[in-house]
Amino acid sequence: MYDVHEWRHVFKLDPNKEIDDELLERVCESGTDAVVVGGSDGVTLENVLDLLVRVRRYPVPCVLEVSSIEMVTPGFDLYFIPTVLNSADANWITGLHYEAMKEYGELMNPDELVVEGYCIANLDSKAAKLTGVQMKLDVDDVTAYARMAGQLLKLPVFYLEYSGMYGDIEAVQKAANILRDSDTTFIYGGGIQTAEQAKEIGQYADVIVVGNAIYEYPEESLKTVAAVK
Ligand SMILES: CC(C)=CCC/C(C)=C/CC/C(C)=C/CC/C(C)=C/CC/C(C)=C/CC/C(C)=C/CC/C(C)=C/COP(=O)(O)OP(=O)(O)O
Ligand SMILES: O=P(O)(O)OC[C@@H](O)CO
Ligand SMILES: [Mg+2]
Repeated sequence: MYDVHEWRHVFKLDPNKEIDDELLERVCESGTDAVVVGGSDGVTLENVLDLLVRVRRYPVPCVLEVSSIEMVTPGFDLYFIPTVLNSADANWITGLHYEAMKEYGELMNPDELVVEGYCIANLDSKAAKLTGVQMKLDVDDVTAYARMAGQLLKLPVFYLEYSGMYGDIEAVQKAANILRDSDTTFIYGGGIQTAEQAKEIGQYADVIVVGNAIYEYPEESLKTVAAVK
């Protein structure tokens, strides 16, 4: 199933982290809707290819979330292209994308690309530091970015990113209300470690992302799939 609008759950694997074959098999066969390969630092073509080849043993859709042009390789089912709506640095909104278009645009298959309007809400995350996100967001700010993604830019995905931290449930709820009648899929990621947390966020977000918990709490993290399906 390659339509993100139909998904409820994804695991995000970090190419810069080790995962053994046994856990990788359990992740890929967990019933999750997709495995996303992505990270904000230490991502190389080599460690991306290593994960791609290993995930490809299983039928689960495999997606590359592009955070640098050097990591892009053919072979994934889909390519997620973040644009950080609340970055203070235009490079992370359209700058790097422009360079990629100029350099590699002719190689692109638009059907494989999904633009994600990111709103980074954890200022301490690596993603915030990398992309120059410095402003603390309140619920109204998150709501405004959700509206921008869903009603103004009409992006396929709004990604509320709390990477490393469990988010503000009121902000999640309000963003979901904004996006309910739009064609924009609401993806939430950040700090989900248990089935209960997955269930709570999953009441509002269309898709939940479980990242670090795979490495830190593998048994609990695998239970997040059933919690939202
Ligand atoms: C198939 C093929 C050969 C295609 C060729 C065509 C092609 C090159 C297509 C791509 C076109 C394109 C537009 C590319 C975009 C280029 C680019 C670099 C865009 C910038 C993307 C961006 C804004 C990245 C910002 C960083 C970000 C938001 C990353 C994602 C978030 C993330 C992974 C957070 C988690 O980080 P993590 O490392 O896990 O953090 P912790 O350690 O704290 O957990
Ligand atoms: O690693 P966690 O905190 O689960 O966050 C998942 C994902 O949103 C990171 O991009
Ligand atoms: Mg991570």
